[in-house]
Amino acid sequence: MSGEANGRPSGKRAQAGGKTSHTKQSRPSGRGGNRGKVDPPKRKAVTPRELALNILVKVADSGAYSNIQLNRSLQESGMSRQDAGLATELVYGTISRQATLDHWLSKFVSKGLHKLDTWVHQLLRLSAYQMLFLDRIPTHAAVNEAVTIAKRRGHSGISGMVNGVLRSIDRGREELVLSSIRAATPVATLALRHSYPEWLVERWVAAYGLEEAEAICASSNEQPHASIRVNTVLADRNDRLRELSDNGIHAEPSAIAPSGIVVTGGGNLAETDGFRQGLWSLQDESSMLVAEVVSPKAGMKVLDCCAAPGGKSAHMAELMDGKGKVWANDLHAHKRELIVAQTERLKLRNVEAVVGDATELPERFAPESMDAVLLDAPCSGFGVIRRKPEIKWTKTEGDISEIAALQRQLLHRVSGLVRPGGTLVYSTCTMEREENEAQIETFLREHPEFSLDADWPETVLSNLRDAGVIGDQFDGQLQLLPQHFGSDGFYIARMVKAL
Ligand SMILES: C[S@@+](CC[C@H](N)C(=O)[O-])C[C@H]1O[C@@H](n2cnc3c(N)ncnc32)[C@H](O)[C@@H]1O
Repeated sequence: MSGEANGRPSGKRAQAGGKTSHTKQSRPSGRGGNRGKVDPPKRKAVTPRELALNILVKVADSGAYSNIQLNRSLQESGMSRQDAGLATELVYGTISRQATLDHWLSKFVSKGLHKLDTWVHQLLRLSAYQMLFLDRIPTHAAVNEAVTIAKRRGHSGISGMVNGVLRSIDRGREELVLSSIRAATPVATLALRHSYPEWLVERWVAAYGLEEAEAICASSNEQPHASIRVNTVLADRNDRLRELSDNGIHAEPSAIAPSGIVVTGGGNLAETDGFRQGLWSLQDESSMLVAEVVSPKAGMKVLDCCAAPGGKSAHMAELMDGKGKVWANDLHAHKRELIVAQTERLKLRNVEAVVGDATELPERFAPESMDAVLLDAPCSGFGVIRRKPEIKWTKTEGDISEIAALQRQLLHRVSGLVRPGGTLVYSTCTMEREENEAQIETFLREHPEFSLDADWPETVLSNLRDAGVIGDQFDGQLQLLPQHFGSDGFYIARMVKAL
């Protein structure tokens, strides 16, 4: 996964029983017609809650991706920025918190949640989410609109039931707090409190211990912050920082990525001149570290094996000052367009987008012909749960083993393309040891010509040291957890091939 930042509103999500949300109450967009004229009947503007409900039902029924559905629906709706912010918060928050919400809802739905129609179940979750996790949404607003929607979609029995359940939740809210949730085991308690499948929490506890696992869970429920990567071929980070501030946008240099800027309150950053002119790209800060760790130099030959949508290929081409060559390969032909669009926007002429299975790259390129090879592998993606919360519920343990087997094959195949003395960087946006440290351990055992390389750029190492994320024992591999910097969970290993 790319770790590209999306346009979600920034800020912390509230915790039930300790609210800190910044979300404001929404109003229907209220676009009226011209009175006096006979206009064709207009479609009633969709409200943020209706839009959110439609998306939740689609995600639940057909496994649609929430971020893709949301972007599409928001574009079609023409909603105000504030309403779009609310709809976005409702979709991501409701999906993310669904296990906790169901735990509480099940106390009040006597016939059992599993017997409800999908839309009724999602409507209850959506409404309970507003009541128990968001500030500034008055209970009557959440309940009244839920009842109105239920009346429109169902019969009076359903709207009465929705009303009754939500009123009970309101009356019982003192007890519906995360800290009072207790289950049979510490893992089960964490899973229910933070709303994750138990098997996943169990893996994190085994890998990182109870405390770190809880921090992963809590931090992955937060809203991601927006960050941009300055295109250093065309622009300077300090100039961009000044320009953003002059436009009233809060902007700070990234604490980890040398060309990154963390932006708050910038609206849809993809709809700005700076983006269109290629002065910067939207990218998560952890994801920005990957190309920095490859550290390609002008004139080098670099292969990005799994490249779409092209964020890291473009970043490497920028670090090479547009000189040398980056081959950006991806399995899917339709994704080639994304890479091309990105490099054209950034005015980078040293990237060639190619299509193919990375396991077949040794048939396309000569052995040992690359100065650097990046394998930003397909992975389970748990480092980006904040951007795609449904993966909590759709991924299985079997998926992890399956993807780890593919990663192992990919690593083996592409490693032969690295020249002696050249660099191989492997990265994923997940925290699973099986896909990360264990994967690299196996690779190094099977490929003794490679070794881990701790010689990372000092600009990156000093930031990681200052934050206490790495110590004196740094060996060339890094597991960034979402709680470290509030950026995506990422694993990066840099290896060098013996001369
Ligand atoms: C983690 S994403 C890459 C993100 C990209 N590096 C970026 O920063 O924008 C993984 C990519 O691997 C591609 N992929 C999956 N299996 C592949 C294979 N066998 N060969 C090549 N690409 C593959 C997917 O299409 C997906 O675009």
